[in-house]
Amino acid sequence: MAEDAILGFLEKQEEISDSGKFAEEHGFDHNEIVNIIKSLNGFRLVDAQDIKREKWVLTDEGKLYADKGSPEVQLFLAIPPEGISREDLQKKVDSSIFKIACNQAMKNKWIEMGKQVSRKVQNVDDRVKNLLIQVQDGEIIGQEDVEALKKRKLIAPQTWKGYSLRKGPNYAPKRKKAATDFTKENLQRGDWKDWELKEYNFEAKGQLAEGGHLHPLLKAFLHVRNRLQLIFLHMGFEEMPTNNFVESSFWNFDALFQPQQHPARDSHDTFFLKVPSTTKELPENYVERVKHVHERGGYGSRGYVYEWKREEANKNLLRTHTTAVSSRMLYQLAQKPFTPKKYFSIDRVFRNEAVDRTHLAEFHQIEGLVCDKGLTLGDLIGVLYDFFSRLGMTKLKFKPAYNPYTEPSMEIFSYHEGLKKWVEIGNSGMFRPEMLLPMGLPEDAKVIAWGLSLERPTMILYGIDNIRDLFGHKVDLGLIKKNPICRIGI
Ligand SMILES: N[C@@H](Cc1ccccc1)C(=O)O
Repeated sequence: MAEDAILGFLEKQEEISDSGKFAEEHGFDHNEIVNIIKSLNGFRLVDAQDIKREKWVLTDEGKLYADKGSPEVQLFLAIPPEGISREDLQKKVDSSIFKIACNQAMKNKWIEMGKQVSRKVQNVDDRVKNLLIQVQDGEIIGQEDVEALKKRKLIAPQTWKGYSLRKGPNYAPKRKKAATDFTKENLQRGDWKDWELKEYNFEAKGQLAEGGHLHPLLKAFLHVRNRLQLIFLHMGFEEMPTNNFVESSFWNFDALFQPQQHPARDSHDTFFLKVPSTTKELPENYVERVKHVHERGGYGSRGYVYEWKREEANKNLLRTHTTAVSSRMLYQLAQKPFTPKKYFSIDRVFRNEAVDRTHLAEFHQIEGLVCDKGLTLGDLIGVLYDFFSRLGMTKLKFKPAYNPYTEPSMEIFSYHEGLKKWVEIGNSGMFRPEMLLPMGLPEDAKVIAWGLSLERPTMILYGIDNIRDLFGHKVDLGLIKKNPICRIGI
């Protein structure tokens, strides 16, 4: 073993003056010796000093001529004693060396060139080839020859690095392998007492962590979500608890004055649960008031005039909007003496929709609401301007829309400077008295609210045109690792 050979050598001799020669004499590979020396030096078993030597090595062209002969000799040998036409000679010699071969052979006065090429001497010596072989074998050649070969770019200098070695302060003829592991058995046996322990290397770089990358959408999601949370908090909103994906139809639809025959309540649009298929409890008095307002109205409303079914309200589903959480929160608020509130939420919702480039069956909704006495549509528009301008969207347009639970309702559009067009960014409205009054809120309490998806602005901001590239089972996992860090300018 090379390590034992080095330490053994130093036991008898004071110095190894050249690791290159040492390797050669003892039949070791020098690269291997270098690593051992570095380690021995690190543990101070030896004291190593750098040595450098300039040596000449063959270039690729030089290697070729060392093997096949110099171009000028190749050319010379191709000329028959009686001479040859230039054209025919050109056919016999490799075109890549023809020019240099002619130049060198002429310079050496070996040949004569006119239309006809002929030999001027009978024999030639391939000195160049011989010199190259000498260099290859590590022999020393004369300075003039070195210059000539260098000029022809057949050899190049190379710095050779090695070491000279002496005993170091921790020298021992044999290295004890420093222990890195410590087991219960070692402790019990006490064999560790004779051990040398490997020092802790605080400089060592840990292994590169593979995997565990954040998904681009998740990065965007976390980034946008954090920014939105901050915006809402700065505006004095409290976050609603949205940690229940499963909701009853009652809170998702009925409490929001959404009639039971509404198409959104069809299984084509909503995921209903098989197990547990129904909710266990609902506030009975309130349920009665909701049933009444659906069937016969009240509070100045005619209602929908149909037979409201409790079984329909009991059906469990995956919530289709976070407004389900808003309805729970407003109901709770109505059970206490009135206090104005500002609530928000950002979480996942589910819709049984055909999946396409811009739609998935699950996405995230951002929702904000303000509950106070005497609020008007003007307050809603004002809050929307305040909210969206904090996202960098200052140009807004509103279009009348319809929601079963809001009146008036407005779709929100923002002018996108990059796309140079108006894009729909959300939906909003004032919750209907048919929704708020059965809850028990005072008559003059009004609620303004708005909702938007998180995916839509994220896709626009990230320039993503197919949401399935980002979310769901078709995601390319490579994308997760390769995706550059990006920041959203909001
Ligand atoms: N719930 C609505 C958004 C909305 C929230 C609040 C008021 C009006 C509309 C939707 O899913 O699109």
